[in-house]
Amino acid sequence: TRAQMPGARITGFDQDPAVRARATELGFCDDISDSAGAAVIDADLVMLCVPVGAMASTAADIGADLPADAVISDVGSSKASVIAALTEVLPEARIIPAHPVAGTEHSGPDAGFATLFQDRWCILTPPETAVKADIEKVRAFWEKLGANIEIMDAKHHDLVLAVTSHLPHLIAYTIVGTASDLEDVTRSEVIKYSAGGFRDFTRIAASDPTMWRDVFMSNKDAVLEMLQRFSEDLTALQRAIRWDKGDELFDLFTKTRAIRRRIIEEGQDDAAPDFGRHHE
Ligand SMILES: NC(=O)c1ccc[n+]([C@@H]2O[C@H](COP(=O)([O-])OP(=O)(O)OC[C@H]3O[C@@H](n4cnc5c(N)ncnc54)[C@H](O)[C@@H]3O)[C@@H](O)[C@H]2O)c1
Ligand SMILES: O=C(O)C(=O)C[C@]1(C(=O)O)C=C[C@@H](O)C=C1
Repeated sequence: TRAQMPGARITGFDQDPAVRARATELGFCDDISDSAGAAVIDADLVMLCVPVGAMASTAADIGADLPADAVISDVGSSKASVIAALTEVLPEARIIPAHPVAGTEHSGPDAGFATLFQDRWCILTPPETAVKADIEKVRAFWEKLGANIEIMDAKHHDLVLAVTSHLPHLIAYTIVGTASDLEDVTRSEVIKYSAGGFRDFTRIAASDPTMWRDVFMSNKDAVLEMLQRFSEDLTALQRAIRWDKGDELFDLFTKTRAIRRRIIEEGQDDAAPDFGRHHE
């Protein structure tokens, strides 16, 4: 934020003193406050960057000090439950939720980098009552960081992200969990012979446990809906293997390869995993 918005005055707060100290060392903010309330006292724009399950308590912590004309936004990975929580705790606030669809399996102050949001989507899910000027304020913030903006209904966001982000994480957590449940001798072989495919899953499965617990708890309905469809498709694949229907597998794999090619062509290939790998 500092590089792209040199004129902005940035005040930060985190409940963890070690995070505050590291953010100070890295020069992220002009000031780091020692309470959430003090951090927002004369803010134009407040960004809540905590696990989605902590949005309500964080909003409560700033409620008394939030200026009436401040816009309050967040970066949570699910949106309907965050809107509900923020609206309940801060009924008078000008709430414009956002989700920058960019990140890595790393978290904490050292995981950030200046180009993280460059050419990535940032989805805004303003409530129906939102004022246009407030939406534009949040849009301008993310555009300065290089993001492309999409405006979406929160429920729709949650359904789309359930399949593009949340389910892939659940699958990665499962497969790495299954491998680690195998008996000891096999487990050491899993690590020793870990080939590309499994390795890619372990990157995703190394993501922050608190963040992802909260994502699944908060986006329960959409995730369960997508999981149901996924289980049916998996069962169909199981049948194809059992009954030697190689052509069915071939047809599906041909379709999925085309999807990957489209993602690359449209420039949505992920810079983030490379960032992760450099740091392995
Ligand atoms: N990491 C990603 O890839 C990614 C991408 C897009 C959005 N998000 C969302 O951004 C938010 C922050 O994720 P992050 O990756 O920056 O995590 P992070 O761990 O780097 O930062 C979260 C901070 O919240 C603080 N925190 C944790 N529990 C808290 C609580 N109960 N009350 C108050 N503060 C608490 C922690 O001290 C931590 O410093 C989450 O809502 C996540 O869903 C993450
Ligand atoms: O690439 C990764 O490591 C990510 O998990 C990033 C990712 C994603 O699923 O694409 C994770 C959660 C977010 O809310 C946004 C981005």
